[in-house]
Amino acid sequence: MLNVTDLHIRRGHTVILKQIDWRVNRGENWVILGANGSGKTSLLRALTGYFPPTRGEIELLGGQYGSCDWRALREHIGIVTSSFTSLIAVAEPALDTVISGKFAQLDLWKKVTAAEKAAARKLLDLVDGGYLAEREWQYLSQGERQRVLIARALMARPRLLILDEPCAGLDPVARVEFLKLVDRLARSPRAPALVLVTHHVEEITPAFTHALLLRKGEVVAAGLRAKTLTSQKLSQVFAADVRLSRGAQGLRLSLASQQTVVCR
Ligand SMILES: Nc1ncnc2c1ncn2[C@@H]1O[C@H](COP(=O)(O)OP(=O)(O)OP(=O)(O)O)[C@@H](O)[C@H]1O
Repeated sequence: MLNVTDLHIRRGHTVILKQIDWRVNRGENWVILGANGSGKTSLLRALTGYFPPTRGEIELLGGQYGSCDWRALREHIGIVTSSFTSLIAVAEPALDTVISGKFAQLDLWKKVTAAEKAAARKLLDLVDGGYLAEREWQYLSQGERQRVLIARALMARPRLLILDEPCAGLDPVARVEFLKLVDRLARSPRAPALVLVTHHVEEITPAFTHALLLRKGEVVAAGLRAKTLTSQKLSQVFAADVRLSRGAQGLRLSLASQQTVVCR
């Protein structure tokens, strides 16, 4: 689905991404994990065509950046990011926000068909947000906004869905509920491949089969979660002696001194 080869991004003297090799195959869900400033956002921007590479290649669904219409390719990528939240009209009902995802536009002005409305309602139901259809954006809680944004991204039937730190700002219960939703989504028929960007191992639910670990713009490890999510590799990622434990509650990271790591 996605093939990133020898990707370098440099601006002036600053090396932002260096020699990134990353391949996402159908049926895989990836987490991108890295400390602040490790290059996660830059990589996402490169994937969506907003950060032209200095060197290397990005191939998405058989089309290659630079040699085909990248805007058409980008339509296959859905993205849920908090940077949208300030761009949505405050009085827009959630249903319209979802429908606008079909047209990759932020302010819905087009006449909407009954079929589009029905599809948007179905997606709101899928994210447990059916009750939000008529509610204005300005009144939605952070957790509700994230769910509406997922439904919005799904409206365009993306092949790849990027969740960029979707749990930032969620309370612990809302976070657990949101992660359950992501897991459910991953198992739904014709689900897009998921890419979760996070600093927190607790957010890596069983749906995520693979991990890409970044540090200072370079790949520390990429591959199956069992091989990449290890104490040794995560110590490299966070430049600290950390221990990864696996329990009934999922993954947990702590400093070797037993203090829980707070990354942000
Ligand atoms: N256009 C640019 N010019 C110069 N430096 C840049 C540019 N864009 C990003 N950087 C730098 O590249 C590094 C990686 O930034 P990026 O935002 O990708 O990190 P990140 O992993 O997403 O961080 P965070 O977790 O804090 O969001 C940072 O040091 C940043 O200042």
